[in-house]
Amino acid sequence: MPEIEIVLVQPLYEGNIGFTARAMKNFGFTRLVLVDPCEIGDDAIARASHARDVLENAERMSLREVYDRSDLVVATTGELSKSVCTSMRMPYYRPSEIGSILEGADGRVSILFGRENWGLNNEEVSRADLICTIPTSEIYPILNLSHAVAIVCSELAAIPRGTYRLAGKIEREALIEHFGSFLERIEHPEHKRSNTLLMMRRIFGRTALTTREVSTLHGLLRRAEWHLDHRDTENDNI
Ligand SMILES: C[S@@+](CC[C@H](N)C(=O)[O-])C[C@H]1O[C@@H](n2cnc3c(N)ncnc32)[C@H](O)[C@@H]1O
Repeated sequence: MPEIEIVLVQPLYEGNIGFTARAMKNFGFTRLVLVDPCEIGDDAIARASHARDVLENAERMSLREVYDRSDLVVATTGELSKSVCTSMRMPYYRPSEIGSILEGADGRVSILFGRENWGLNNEEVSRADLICTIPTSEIYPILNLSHAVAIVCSELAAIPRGTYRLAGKIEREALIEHFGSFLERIEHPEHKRSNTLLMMRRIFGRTALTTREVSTLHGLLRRAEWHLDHRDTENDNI
């Protein structure tokens, strides 16, 4: 199973932080990360109940640090924010589908939950590799923060142990760079390159690439490059 951490982005109410810790522990998760949280006091401790340890061991860091150290970032968002996904042309997945994507993978996965008043902003969502939305009733689609955490944790609790190491951010970026130089090499229209690379970045994010797959793709690109070089040399000799 990948190392899954629950990240609360600027939570406003300590009670929700406590309930989140409790819900996490109910499903066997203990890594809680807090990004710029409200003050945490007795209310959070009371609501965490027997998950006080999760609360006390919570790490505090910036969202940037979360993105930097994670192999895969999942942003959660409610029904109202689906329009954001549509405008960014990013598909969204149910928690069970996220579970299937992560099946057999190993690595650090961060699941982001947004602020109680306005969730995650567009930039925070678009930087994530995957977007997760919990199917809810149209008459009131937005869940309480800790309830959303509980549902996601319940779906992810059962995924089998990982055997395939997820490619980390640095490895995926190196692959994107390789594709970038390849696009140049094959004279892919310059004005289309950044959009093509953005599309690839999103595909690579949502397929949860493994390190092995990354090295295979590098290998294929190198082979194609070799053939292009070879063809150029042959043409020079004609
Ligand atoms: C109270 S909600 C924020 C409400 C905000 N107006 C919005 O539309 O996202 C707090 C957080 O709970 C999570 N959440 C709430 N409902 C959700 C749903 N149906 N699917 C996925 N996450 C949900 C999201 O992380 C959200 O940022």
